[in-house]
Amino acid sequence: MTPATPLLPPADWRDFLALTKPRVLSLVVFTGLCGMLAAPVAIHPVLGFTAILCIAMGAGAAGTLNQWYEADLDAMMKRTAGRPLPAGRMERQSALHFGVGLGAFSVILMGLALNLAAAAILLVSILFYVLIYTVWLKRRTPQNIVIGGAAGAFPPLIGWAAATGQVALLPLLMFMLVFLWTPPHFWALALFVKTDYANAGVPMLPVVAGEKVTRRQIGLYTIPMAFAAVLPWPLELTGAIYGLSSLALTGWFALLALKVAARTTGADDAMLPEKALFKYSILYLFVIFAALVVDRWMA
Ligand code: HEM
Ligand SMILES: CC(C)=CCC/C(C)=C/CC/C(C)=C/COP(=O)(O)OP(=O)(O)O
Repeated sequence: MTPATPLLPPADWRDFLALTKPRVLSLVVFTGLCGMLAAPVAIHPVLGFTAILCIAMGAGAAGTLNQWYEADLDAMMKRTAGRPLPAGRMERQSALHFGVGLGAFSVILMGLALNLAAAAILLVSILFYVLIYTVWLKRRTPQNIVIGGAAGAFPPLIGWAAATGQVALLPLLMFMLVFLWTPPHFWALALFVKTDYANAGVPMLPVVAGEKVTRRQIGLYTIPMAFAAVLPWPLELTGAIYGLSSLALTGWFALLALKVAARTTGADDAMLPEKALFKYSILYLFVIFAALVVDRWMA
């Protein structure tokens, strides 16, 4: 008979917070907030706050269920081995209950306090990240983040839908921007943490197809991403504040991406341009979404 595994003491609140991936969540929630503020309808502040809370809880639940499912993978990578589950600071059951409870609560609250459209898109994004990306694609194909990345692109649509009850062309372009931004964002990072993914057997593009292909793909995805970013101005969905900001911000993104795409590296390369592109990708999304809101509010 195998001895029963001793139960761990109750986890600290900080471990529950870590399950929600709070740093990634900050940008996910910000894009949701901007989607809501860019909508042509003024939402009551209490309802607006509730909607943002629901997006945060839904995304946190998705991050939690992702970590519940892939604790084995996380244990194999330096970057993730210290998370609450692989580090053995929490029972798997606690993470599962927390994730399912928080996710269900976020969708129900969104449906009751806001509207069904916003609740439905929130539910789709949670299921997309957990089932399509984490369970189905991540361990199977190097296209995992291209398709699965759609999950992280939904928040602007959710924010807009929370305010208006509908979707429209502008939030769809915001969705496309985040969707097409995700591959360069992630592959820039994957180039410099390649060995981590290789050790864990995750088929990320640089591991499976090599550096050269990954660099080319970063360059290729940047082209439609740039179109999605600047299109709202010529379509007269925004004014010049957003138009000029998006041109400048996206121009800089394209330059960094081009630099990464054109490079070949040796064994002891410090990967500085790749690190710069990854860091800038995060700043880029924060600032371009902020510019969109400023533009719509000044109009
Ligand atoms: C499938 C798509 C994506 C993948 C695979 C991915 C992967 C990663 C990874 C591995 C990191 C490294 C650091 C960490 O673990 O915190 C990271 C950082 C980050 N990602 Fe992504 N990401 C994706 C999509 C997104 C989306 C949609 C957003 C927000 C809109 C986002 C926002 C961020 C932010 C803000 C950071 C920096 C976190 C920090 O400072 O530690 N990511 N991403
Ligand atoms: C509104 C809503 C429900 C959004 C949820 C989508 C969400 C949290 C998107 C962010 C994507 C993300 C953190 C990918 C990390 O990939 P990974 O899980 O492979 O990273 P890891 O190796 O750090 O675990």
